[in-house]
Amino acid sequence: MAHLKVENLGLDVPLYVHAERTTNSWLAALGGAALSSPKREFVTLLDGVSFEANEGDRIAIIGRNGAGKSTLLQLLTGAYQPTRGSIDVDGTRHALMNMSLGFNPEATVAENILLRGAAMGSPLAYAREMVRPVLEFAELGEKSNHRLRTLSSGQRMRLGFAISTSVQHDIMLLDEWIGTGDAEFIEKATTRMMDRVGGSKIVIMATHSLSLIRRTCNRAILIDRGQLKGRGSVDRVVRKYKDMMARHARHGT
Ligand SMILES: Nc1ncnc2c1ncn2[C@@H]1O[C@H](COP(=O)(O)OP(=O)(O)OP(=O)(O)O)[C@@H](O)[C@H]1O
Repeated sequence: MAHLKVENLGLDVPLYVHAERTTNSWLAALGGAALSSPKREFVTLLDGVSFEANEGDRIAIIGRNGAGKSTLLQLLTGAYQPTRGSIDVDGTRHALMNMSLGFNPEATVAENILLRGAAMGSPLAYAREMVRPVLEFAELGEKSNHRLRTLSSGQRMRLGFAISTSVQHDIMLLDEWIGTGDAEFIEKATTRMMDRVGGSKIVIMATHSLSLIRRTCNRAILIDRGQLKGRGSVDRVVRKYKDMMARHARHGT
């Protein structure tokens, strides 16, 4: 049974802040930028977040820009270690975020598929089997032996998407992903993504698309300034989010 439980999760990170420069001369400003040393402070990006996901759950993480949604997903993937609290996971998890990161520009397209396959934990024989279907999905068959750096940014995104979605996992963690490639590819990518969502036991997604959330999710959590502000049914949490946005608009915050 896939299961995920997050208790009292918190993350503080060091932040290097430069003193405000008071000079009006660009030369002095440049000198200041080169010579002044930044001060280290700690900022709390997330605090006291608790929730649970059971098999079948599709949970949306909702919140304004900078609320802490991606930070929470990064903690859930294990990319960041929490400062406080705990994450208990049963099941294999896979993150679909930053899909075009982690390529080696000097290696060929096919070699990059093998490298990413290995990085995703696939045995070499399985990674080899990934090459052809990934090339086909990304429509990059004729570029197989070209160096990755010769691909356009859209082609790189298509490749990243095709690799990242080539394996089905129990728990899928999804950050805002729409916008991969051109219109035709987006349609194909959406179909594959929905397949992956359907095949996952638990899905947790951060997105600003309320229509996607309504179509896909059964529950939601609301994050603001790194704190949990609501959780429950999609309708209830979306209403809370809209009320919060209206309040912020009224008070100009
Ligand atoms: N490594 C870091 N060091 C310092 N601050 C960070 C770091 N990573 C993120 N932040 C800050 O933490 C806050 C939350 O960022 P996060 O990316 O989680 O927001 P988000 O809810 O996903 O926003 P968006 O909807 O804009 O994608 C932001 O204010 C961001 O500037």
